[in-house]
Amino acid sequence: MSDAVLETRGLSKAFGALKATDEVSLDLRPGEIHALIGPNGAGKSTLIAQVSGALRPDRGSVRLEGRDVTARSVEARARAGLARTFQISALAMEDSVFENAALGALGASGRPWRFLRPVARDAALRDRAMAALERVGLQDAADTPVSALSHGQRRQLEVAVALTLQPRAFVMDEPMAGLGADGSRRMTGFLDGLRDEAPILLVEHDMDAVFALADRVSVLVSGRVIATGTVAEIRRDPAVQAAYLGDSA
Ligand SMILES: Nc1ncnc2c1ncn2[C@@H]1O[C@H](COP(=O)(O)OP(=O)(O)OP(=O)(O)O)[C@@H](O)[C@H]1O
Repeated sequence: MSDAVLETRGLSKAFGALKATDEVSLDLRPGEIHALIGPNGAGKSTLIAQVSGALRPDRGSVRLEGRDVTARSVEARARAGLARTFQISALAMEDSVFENAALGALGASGRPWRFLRPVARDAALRDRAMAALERVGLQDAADTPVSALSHGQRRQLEVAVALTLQPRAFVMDEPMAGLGADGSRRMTGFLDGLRDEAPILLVEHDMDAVFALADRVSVLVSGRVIATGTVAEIRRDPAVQAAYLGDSA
């Protein structure tokens, strides 16, 4: 039996005649960062949407810790330990940093969202939210409204919200987007340490970050995985060079 934490088999999704993902099989192993790269329109977002449960595949399956979750909703997968961070912020801007983290903790508890107020009195949930904020270095900003955070801090908070789920696997959609060089370096350092907590399936356009972080890379072109391997293997793969990275890789 596979020891993969997260596994896709034959995931396929067509939009009309366009095969956005075509028989995609990949796995995420304990302790690793597995980067998914590919040119614009390759199908990365479509694949991530199927993994997280936002989009139903035409064919294929998703397994989390050996359990088939293909028919489960985004929320059910999150409760089962699949934490996704988004390319576009899903934070509640007017709420505080703590309230956003607490909402994540509440979601993980499986209790209805309308019970936010009691969260502040629920020591276990509060501790979980604060621990996640400390983990990303935002504990001093707990009372700050999200709208007052820098872009980089919002990215950190998104990871904290994901952490409150006590995830078994992370799925991250472009965590470096818009961070600038310094922010990217900081986030790279942070993700580097996070892989021990839970493995990360990482969609990222920032190749410096991918090459610095990835234990393995899968290259998606026109909906198909054309190669999976270490950074060194991917860089010298002729098909990858031809299709995506070019001579500069
Ligand atoms: N809802 C949709 N309806 C029709 N076509 C879609 C839909 N979503 C995606 N596509 C098409 O599927 C293909 C894959 O798109 P997708 O967004 O998954 O690629 P991507 O690799 O994430 O691209 P990018 O790097 O630009 O974000 C593209 O040709 C896109 O136009």
